[in-house]
Amino acid sequence: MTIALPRTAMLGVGSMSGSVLEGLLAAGLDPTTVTLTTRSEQSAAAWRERGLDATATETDPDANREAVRGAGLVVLGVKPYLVGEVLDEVAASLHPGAVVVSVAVGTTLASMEARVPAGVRVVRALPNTPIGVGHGVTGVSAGTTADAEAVALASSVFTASGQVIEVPEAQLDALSAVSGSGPAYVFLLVEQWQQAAEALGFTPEQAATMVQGTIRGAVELIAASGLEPADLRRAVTSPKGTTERAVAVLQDADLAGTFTRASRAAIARAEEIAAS
Ligand SMILES: NC(=O)C1=CN([C@@H]2O[C@H](COP(=O)(O)OP(=O)(O)OC[C@H]3O[C@@H](n4cnc5c(N)ncnc54)[C@H](O)[C@@H]3O)[C@@H](O)[C@H]2O)C=CC1
Ligand SMILES: O=C(O)[C@@H]1CCC=N1
Repeated sequence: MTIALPRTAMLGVGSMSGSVLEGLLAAGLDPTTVTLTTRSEQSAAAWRERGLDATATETDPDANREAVRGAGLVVLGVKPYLVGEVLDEVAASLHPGAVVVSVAVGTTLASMEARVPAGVRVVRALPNTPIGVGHGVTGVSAGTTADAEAVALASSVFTASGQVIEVPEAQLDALSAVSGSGPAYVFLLVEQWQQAAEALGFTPEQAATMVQGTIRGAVELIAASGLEPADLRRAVTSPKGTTERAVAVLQDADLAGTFTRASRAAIARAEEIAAS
């Protein structure tokens, strides 16, 4: 699949929107479509080496304003506390009718809409970093003035390298607590499970092969078989066999309850950020 976008400004290309950009480039986006900014000159130089038009705000205070001039699509990838400041900085330079997409958690559509000129359409998106390798999951919520065309354009940034779920803004913090933060939960699981394998006497390389290969294989099996995870689990769990004993220990840990508490903690933090 090849993606085409209008002239696009990406402001604050760090970990998250860097992954979005990687996904777009892997999906065949013409790199000359994008003008991007970072704070540090070192990061901007690294993108320039790859043929992108990148400027740093630490060396060019006008970098963000210059980037949005004439852009039909503006993607904000800065930290939540900087979204308002960056929008205030670029508001007068935004192209009328531009679509502004923020990937920040806890920064409401209302707070962004209040800062942009009439006619500029705002969309929130909550992607996750696997988008950089073509396997993102992104939640999208439309602002009050974002029409179907704006939502389709914003969504196309994320469907280029993953799946998009459109939800009302009221559900976006919860979506972020599942799939936005989710890669961190999986990486933690990998870390801890590999430690456990090493404690059984395996080398770090052997532990990584066993754990990461098993996770990849199991996820592929869910997709390829079309079966429910519980059915696939039962197929591994021989009655009176070894897995049964191990699964009983894991079920004692109340994983569902733990995930619910973890998600609620992330949602509470998103609400704190929104209120700050
Ligand atoms: N990291 C993740 O997995 C996810 C992050 N997000 C959201 O993405 C946003 C960014 O998070 P990360 O990428 O993790 O942070 P980050 O710190 O890696 O990226 C932020 C980027 O903004 C740049 N920046 C700072 N001030 C700037 C300015 N005034 N103008 C232009 N660029 C500026 C920084 O140089 C950096 O490159 C946050 O709002 C976060 O809520 C959303 C979903 C997942
Ligand atoms: O940790 C954070 O605040 C961001 C939002 C979701 C994933 N990372």
